[in-house]
Amino acid sequence: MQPMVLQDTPALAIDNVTKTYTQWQRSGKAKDIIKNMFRPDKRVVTALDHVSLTINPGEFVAYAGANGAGKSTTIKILSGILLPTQGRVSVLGMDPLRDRIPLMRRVGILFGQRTELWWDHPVITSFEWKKEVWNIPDEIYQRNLKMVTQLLDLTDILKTFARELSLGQRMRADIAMLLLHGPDLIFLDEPTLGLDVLAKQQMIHFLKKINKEQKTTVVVTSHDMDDLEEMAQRVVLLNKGTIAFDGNFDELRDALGGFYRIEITTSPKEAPLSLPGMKLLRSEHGSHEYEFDRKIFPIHRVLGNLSEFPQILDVEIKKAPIEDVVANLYLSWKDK
Ligand SMILES: Nc1ncnc2c1ncn2[C@@H]1O[C@H](COP(=O)(O)OP(=O)(O)OP(=O)(O)O)[C@@H](O)[C@H]1O
Repeated sequence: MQPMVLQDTPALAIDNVTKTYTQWQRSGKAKDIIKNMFRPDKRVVTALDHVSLTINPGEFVAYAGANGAGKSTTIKILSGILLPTQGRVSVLGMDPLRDRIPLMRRVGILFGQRTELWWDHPVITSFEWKKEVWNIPDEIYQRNLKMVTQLLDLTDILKTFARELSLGQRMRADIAMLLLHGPDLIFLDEPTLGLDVLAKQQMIHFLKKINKEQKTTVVVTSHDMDDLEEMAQRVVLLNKGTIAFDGNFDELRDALGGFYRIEITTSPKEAPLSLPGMKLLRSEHGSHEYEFDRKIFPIHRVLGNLSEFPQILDVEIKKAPIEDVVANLYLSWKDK
């Protein structure tokens, strides 16, 4: 029997989840060979530490964090590959372990750079294989195939062997395959990794489109914060297995001091200006970049100060790049 899913059921709910792993430690020394075999040291790693999180249907969420923060562990628990040590999870109102098969019919998962495509067959063969094995009704399959072929620009590669595709083409084909059964929720692990600028833009555009038009809930992990900011409305940042931030990207900037950048142009021979409350980041050929905290120095005050410098030819104010904001954040967490 299909589990019943209520209308207002969260797309996913993680309730106080902890996951620990046991790691066996073996030294590389020859004298420890016997000890390594029979009595290696044991270390318990807490990958997730009392994590609670709710994501509603239709949200596009970036799930980010430094290496080892616990992102993949979360996705593995949500997809029923791993059991939490403690706590409960529910995905589309179902238990990922107990309801694994019905759940997989409504969810799509793309794990890192791993491919689901048959290597020695044309892409379309993998798609048709999925249709048969998953028993996807012909009407749904044809509709989704048409949609992904068009939006992901697949016409030229459907008949090509998967092993002959470039990385960008393969990623497009993998994402297309993921969507053939029309999932309500997709987990994507690093979907833009290794893609060139154009392929990245296409991928981001596509994911935003299916989120908006098909109302697909999307959860993406990536180390590229710029990409995540372009895609997602909400960012959840993990630090050492706990949720350190949950909000939008502007709130994330504000949480760290509301940093903005200002680029001032003068004639090339002009020295950088001495501006109160501004940190000079670089100065070359009459272009001077400063950083300021708009919580301490509101933008109107900054602009007011600039009016005293007639040598200024042009001014541009922009938000600090989210990559830099998050790098500073990771650095501050490391020191704790
Ligand atoms: N199968 C495993 N056995 C033992 N320890 C594990 C296992 N998988 C992950 N860990 C540990 O759990 C912690 C979290 O790992 P996880 O892979 O979830 O992090 P991540 O945020 O996905 O990292 P990355 O960005 O590097 O992929 C790490 O300390 C890692 O060493």
